[in-house]
Amino acid sequence: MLKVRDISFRYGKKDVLTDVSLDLTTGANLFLGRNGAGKTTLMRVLAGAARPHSGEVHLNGEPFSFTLGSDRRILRRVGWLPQTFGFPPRMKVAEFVAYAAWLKEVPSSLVPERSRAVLELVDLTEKSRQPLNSLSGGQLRRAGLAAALVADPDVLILDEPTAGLDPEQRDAFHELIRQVRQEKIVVVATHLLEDVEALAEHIVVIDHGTVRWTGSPAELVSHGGGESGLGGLRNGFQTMIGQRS
Ligand SMILES: Nc1ncnc2c1ncn2[C@@H]1O[C@H](COP(=O)(O)OP(=O)(O)OP(=O)(O)O)[C@@H](O)[C@H]1O
Repeated sequence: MLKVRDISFRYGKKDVLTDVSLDLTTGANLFLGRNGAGKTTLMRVLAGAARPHSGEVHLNGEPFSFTLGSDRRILRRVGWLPQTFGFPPRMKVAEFVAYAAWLKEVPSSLVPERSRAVLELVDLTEKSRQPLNSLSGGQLRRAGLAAALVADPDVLILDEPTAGLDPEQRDAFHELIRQVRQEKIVVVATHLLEDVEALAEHIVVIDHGTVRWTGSPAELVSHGGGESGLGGLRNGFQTMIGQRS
């Protein structure tokens, strides 16, 4: 269980997250919100990349430490695929994944097998000796997913993982996420209702830096005024952010 308690965060004087509290469990947890709602900022907090001004996060009872130089072992249990990530362009796919394993302090004897397994999972085995800058956008995203998974994290954080992908690549990504959500706390930020329909087990509606609503897809649809499917999800979401009565 990932427990988030009273997290607040601001950039300068601008409040971006205000008293966010959540319990996230095994399965796919979708953060749904408009542009600028605060999804990425909350994910950066959960990945240990941004230090909140107040509040706490616990994974299975152990508190996160956000202070650099302190014991951040617990954060190795978190894998993160940001919206965009930097990489040395000539680095080969397998080297990139092995480097991520090294950063997460995976014992070196386990790195070849773990790297092989995650590259197989994301279907990049044949590209493992290719430089990263030779990959398509979807392949690069899959390499990032392999890097996020190589230390076998308990929590997997994916920030808009399907943005910019064509429908076929999006379907492939959904399938991958469906595989890993069975045993991990998977957190996916999106504003695409297609992602919600394909993946969501738990939905967290975020607006103006606060949690507006949490529940299942069926519950969100039930707030959608009778429509089913994507239309029901859209109407339910609009109700939750006050755009529809
Ligand atoms: N580095 C920064 N400095 C100042 N303000 C920022 C910074 N990063 C984000 N913000 C602001 O914080 C707010 C929340 O941004 P955030 O990226 O967390 O939202 P989001 O829900 O992920 O949006 P999107 O769907 O567009 O990615 C926005 O108003 C944004 O302009």
